[in-house]
Amino acid sequence: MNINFTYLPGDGIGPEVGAAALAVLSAVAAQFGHTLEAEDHLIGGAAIDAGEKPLPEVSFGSCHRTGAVLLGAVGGPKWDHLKGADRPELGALLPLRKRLNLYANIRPCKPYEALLDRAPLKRDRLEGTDFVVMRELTGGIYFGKKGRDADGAFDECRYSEPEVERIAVIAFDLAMTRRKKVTSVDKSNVLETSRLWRETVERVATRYPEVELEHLLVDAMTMHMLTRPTHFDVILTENMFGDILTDEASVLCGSMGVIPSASLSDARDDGKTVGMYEPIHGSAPDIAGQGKANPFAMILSAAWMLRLSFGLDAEATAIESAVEAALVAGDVTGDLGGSLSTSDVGAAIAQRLTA
Ligand SMILES: NC(=O)c1ccc[n+]([C@@H]2O[C@H](COP(=O)([O-])OP(=O)(O)OC[C@H]3O[C@@H](n4cnc5c(N)ncnc54)[C@H](O)[C@@H]3O)[C@@H](O)[C@H]2O)c1
Ligand SMILES: CC(C)[C@H](C(=O)O)[C@@H](O)C(=O)O
Ligand SMILES: [Mg+2]
Repeated sequence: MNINFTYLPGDGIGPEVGAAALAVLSAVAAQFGHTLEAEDHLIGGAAIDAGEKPLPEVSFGSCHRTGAVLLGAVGGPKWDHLKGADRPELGALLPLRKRLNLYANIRPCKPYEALLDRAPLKRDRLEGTDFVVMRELTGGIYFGKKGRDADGAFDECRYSEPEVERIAVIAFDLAMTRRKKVTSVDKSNVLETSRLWRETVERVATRYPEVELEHLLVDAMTMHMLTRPTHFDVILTENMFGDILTDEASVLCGSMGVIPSASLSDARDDGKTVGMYEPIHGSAPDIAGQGKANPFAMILSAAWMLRLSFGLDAEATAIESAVEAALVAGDVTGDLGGSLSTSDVGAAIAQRLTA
């Protein structure tokens, strides 16, 4: 098969973890007899520095055409003085998610056995943790009207019923393939959008009698995630809460550098589902350019791309096994207690795939 995808390295550690992921993809493609056709395009600060908009139309066009996107990260202090849609985050990442209709963002939290002692939590609390956060990605406060007026500043938060319903359906469908439990997280004691969220989720739940549904308020959820992480199966939540909770979840997994993500659309008119795959971490300006970034999250995102956009399950599993083997062997970066560079970790995993 020709694996044709759009590669958007972006900013900071994005190109570093991206190069490691490309090395791994090349190895797996060679091993399984595929060709790799990565369309490399600018996004974010890298695009701004090249005199382009944060999301050049040629970059978007490639994403739209291939329908499979591997993205590093965007943003950083260099572009923090920019305002509104001139910023990498607001001018590139959010419109890309919105224009590709990538409303379902899936972020897993299943700590590796080899990392159980790296998390600040006690091993006995952590053992058996295996949940997935289903984050709504194209609505809520991120996409509401925002601005400044005489009184100050405002960010409007809106959700429509269909927007909540479609992400809830994905969460319940996923729960049916797992432990049949959905925890919906909101702030319905204060927010009207959360009240609509809760009502809609309850209505969707009636179609899934086998799935157990519970509701938790987001403030309490931050505590429950740390005190009883094994309780959760599928966590369903809105855009901003999902962003915050998944960075918290990374602590359970031992590092920001190990959690991949997939953002998926419904099938388009041409029958194709679009997928964008990116680590949950950002451009990590504090370690960028030093070869210190952990490439696991990006490599695992690439594995998800193979599985979900190209149906290459054996290839994805081979990458996941090679990542775990590297972890067990201690072929890891400093955040996980090792001494390897980003590219060395990529090479160690690639080598396991060709051995
Ligand atoms: N998807 C994205 O493009 C994305 C996601 C999050 C943040 N950002 C952007 O990234 C910039 C920096 O944000 P931040 O510092 O709050 O978050 P961050 O995720 O970049 O970094 C948070 C901390 O985790 C560490 N870290 C992150 N990834 C790591 C990795 N792979 N290996 C080892 N350590 C890692 C960093 O060194 C830092 O100490 C901001 O401009 C932000 O908007 C982009
Ligand atoms: C960079 C930022 C806009 C983004 C988000 O909040 O969605 C990031 O934090 C993420 O988790 O993907
Ligand atoms: Mg985030």
